[in-house]
Amino acid sequence: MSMVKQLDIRELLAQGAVRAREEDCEVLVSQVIPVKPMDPLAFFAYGAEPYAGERSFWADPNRDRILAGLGTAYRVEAEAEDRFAGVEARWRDLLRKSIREPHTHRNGTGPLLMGGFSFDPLKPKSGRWEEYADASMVLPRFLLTVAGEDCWLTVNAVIRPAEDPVSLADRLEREKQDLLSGVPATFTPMESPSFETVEVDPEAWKRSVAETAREIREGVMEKVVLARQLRVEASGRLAPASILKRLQEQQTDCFLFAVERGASCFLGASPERLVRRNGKRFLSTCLAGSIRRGSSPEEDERLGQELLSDGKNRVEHEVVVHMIREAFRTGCDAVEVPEEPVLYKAGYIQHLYTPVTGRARPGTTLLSMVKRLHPTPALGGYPQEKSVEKIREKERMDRGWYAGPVGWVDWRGDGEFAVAIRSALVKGDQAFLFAGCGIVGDSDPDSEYEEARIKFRPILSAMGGRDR
Ligand SMILES: C=C(O[C@@H]1C=C(C(=O)O)C=C[C@H]1O)C(=O)O
Ligand SMILES: [Mg+2]
Repeated sequence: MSMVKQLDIRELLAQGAVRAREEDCEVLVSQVIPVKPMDPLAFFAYGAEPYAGERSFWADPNRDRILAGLGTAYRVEAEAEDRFAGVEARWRDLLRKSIREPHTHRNGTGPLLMGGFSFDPLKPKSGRWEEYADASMVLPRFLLTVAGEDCWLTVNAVIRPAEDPVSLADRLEREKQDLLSGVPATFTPMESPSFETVEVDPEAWKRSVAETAREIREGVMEKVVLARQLRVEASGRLAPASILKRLQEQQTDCFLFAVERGASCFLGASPERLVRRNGKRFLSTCLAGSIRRGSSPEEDERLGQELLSDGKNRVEHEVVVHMIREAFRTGCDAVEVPEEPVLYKAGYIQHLYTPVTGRARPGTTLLSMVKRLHPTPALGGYPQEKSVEKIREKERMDRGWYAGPVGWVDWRGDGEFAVAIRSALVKGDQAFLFAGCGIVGDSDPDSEYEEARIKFRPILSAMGGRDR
């Protein structure tokens, strides 16, 4: 890693080009500059045409850090089963030959990959998800990082041995100036088109819930999460930035994410963290067990208490805590888990919530923890392999990236992945929505159906749908 001070992108690219030629390799060049306050959604929306199909968005639940990526400086994809280690190895390899300016900078700035992973690489891929590889992470050409009042723009390029650094620098300068002067101060969402929802055979889904609950009572496994889908047919184009804007306003305690590939955009507002790494500290959250929100504070409180003391929901939750605790123990020391869950309240639904923390052992990386954890029994089931096989066999659809890990990892190895639930795959005037429920021995098909209906509400409402 070269130590360079106060150089502009031209000089950095010139250095990169020399090194690329000398060592006959690709060299990552990355520069972080402080910029005036910018609205990350305005930035994302502005990129709709110049960076069509190459946009990424991320916000954590506190909105402490918001990332918006445009364009692609480098893409890491993998289809195989060792996709987590594969991405990690290629990322580390690229970072080894890099020139960064400034050399040290704030978390969430500088070179970082944004993207995610499919739920199950062994499920045959349907056409709908063809633009989403089983692992696909992008180093954005331009990354806007917003942390409170502070804003930075990272410009990334990967220069190849034969590449001319001067014309690349000219292009990057031009694009950068265009973004800095062209992105409006705020983003105004487009009016949502009207739409119809189409459901695929609800009775068949309920039957598979009943059948699965019976198998669980017979001891075949402990828990399986079964998902169903809803198709949205709109009267006009569904605009990802406008949907994100409404999710941002309406789903205040959730992660926001968007991953655009080609003509599709996969986006959502997930309440569920898979894992976060900050230095040596790892954090995961167990989120499973659900009940609706009340229409008055009293009713809401009563429902919350009912959830906390409900046997079926406690079983659903405990299976998740057990698995995440064990996964943490294989990669971390000082693993801490509270004895009892608390309530996590989102817009339309409340869940049982237990945080799990630990300290990294040497060699435990963020993606190695993603690999250990995914899928947790909050999305898959328990035991892991058996439940994923059941899902493969019983769900008559391809989950694609639904319920997969989505997030970012930076040059230090810090980052965060959420579980891509409460999400939709948006394609022009169509969207595909997914929602799943943790099935245990006591599950009742009608109540699970109702629970999934509530889980569709945030994303439907952000699309401008009538409140269902
Ligand atoms: C699978 C989903 O949600 C998961 C299932 C839950 C449950 O069954 O109680 C609760 C939270 C999530 O872990 C989804 O929203 O699609
Ligand atoms: Mg449930």
